[in-house]
Amino acid sequence: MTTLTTATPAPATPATATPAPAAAPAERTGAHTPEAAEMIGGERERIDALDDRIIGLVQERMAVSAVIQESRITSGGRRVNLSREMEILGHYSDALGKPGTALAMTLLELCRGRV
Ligand SMILES: O=C(O)C(=O)C[C@]1(C(=O)O)C=C[C@@H](O)C=C1
Repeated sequence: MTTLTTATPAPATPATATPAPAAAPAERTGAHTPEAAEMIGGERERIDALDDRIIGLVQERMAVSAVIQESRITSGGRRVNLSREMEILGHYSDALGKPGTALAMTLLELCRGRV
């Protein structure tokens, strides 16, 4: 007679596992001196804080854009308004060049979806 046994999966992380040691600052930053590593670490904190604010602003933009789109659709119009999008693309490209256009297109996609 064949006996079926159910294998017990091994725990993903054994309780006795020692956590990997944190990478040294120079390794984390790519810097070749402790001074540069310290400076980079501090500036990265500023970048993380800026990114949090940028993400918050993008979310706020999405909410405002949704209100405009809903109002236009409820009034019988279309979700998309191409002439306004051209203004926005021009604004970003004047300020930031070609990557600014790409950024504006990404923002518009986040705000009104893909067209
Ligand atoms: O300004 C509008 O009319 C909007 O609907 C907002 C917005 C935008 O997110 O900037 C979104 C969709 C339109 O195609 C144009 C612009």
